[in-house]
Amino acid sequence: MKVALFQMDIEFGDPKTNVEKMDRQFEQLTNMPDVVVLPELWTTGYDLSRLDEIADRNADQVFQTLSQWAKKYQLHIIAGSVAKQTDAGVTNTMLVVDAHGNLVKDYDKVHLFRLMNEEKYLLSGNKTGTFQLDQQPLSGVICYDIRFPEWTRTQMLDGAKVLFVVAQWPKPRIDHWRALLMSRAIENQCFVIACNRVGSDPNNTFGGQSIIVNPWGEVISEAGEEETVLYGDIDLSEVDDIRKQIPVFTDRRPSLYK
Ligand SMILES: NC(=O)CCC(=O)C(=O)O
Repeated sequence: MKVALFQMDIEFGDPKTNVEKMDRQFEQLTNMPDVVVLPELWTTGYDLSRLDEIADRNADQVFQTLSQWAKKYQLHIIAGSVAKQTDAGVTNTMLVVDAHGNLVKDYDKVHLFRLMNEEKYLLSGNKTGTFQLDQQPLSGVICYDIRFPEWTRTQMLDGAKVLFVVAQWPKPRIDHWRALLMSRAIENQCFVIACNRVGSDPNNTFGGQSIIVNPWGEVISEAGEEETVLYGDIDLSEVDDIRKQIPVFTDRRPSLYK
């Protein structure tokens, strides 16, 4: 599975500009990947107080655009997340679109991040992030979700071999980002493919360092703090090999855990 992560800056509160920019990113792709990964809230940024104006109703418009890109470039898109306006309120929602342009998954961020006021403006989700692409069991979570190992483990117990992470993770805590992602890969013996943004908004500077980690905890590729496309090629059979070598899933003692 060849993957490409679009580590990019995001224009604060300006979906039109961000969609145009993303269009250029797709046009400039080389080495055509099977899967492209985008960052968290890439259409709006964290302009949460204006979500009533700028969140996409049912994410319909952005889905149509993603579907066209997926078909045009014949690739699957883990479409970061977008602010999705529903009758109940706004969710921070990951969309997964397959190469035929179909919506395969929508996952609403489960753990809202108070340091960035998410709980004041967003509704939290209550469904897991597991899905399939090309018959492969995969899963996705959003940013702060990676601080909850029990949540990623829940998805791995459903059989996922890859954890996709989409984020707007600030630079002052970038060491946590890297350590948490490495830990999620090692403890779950899965690939972790994590796309962060770069640049700044009025409240935060973001750290980049998008990363691809294998199920042994080795870094396959890693970005710096600049806009870039991070490429990687992963072999999912490595997951089965490592899970056989150290049978963590067989050796679990869930009756002892809280
Ligand atoms: N967008 C987010 O969820 C940020 C999470 C974060 O910064 C953290 O430290 O956790």
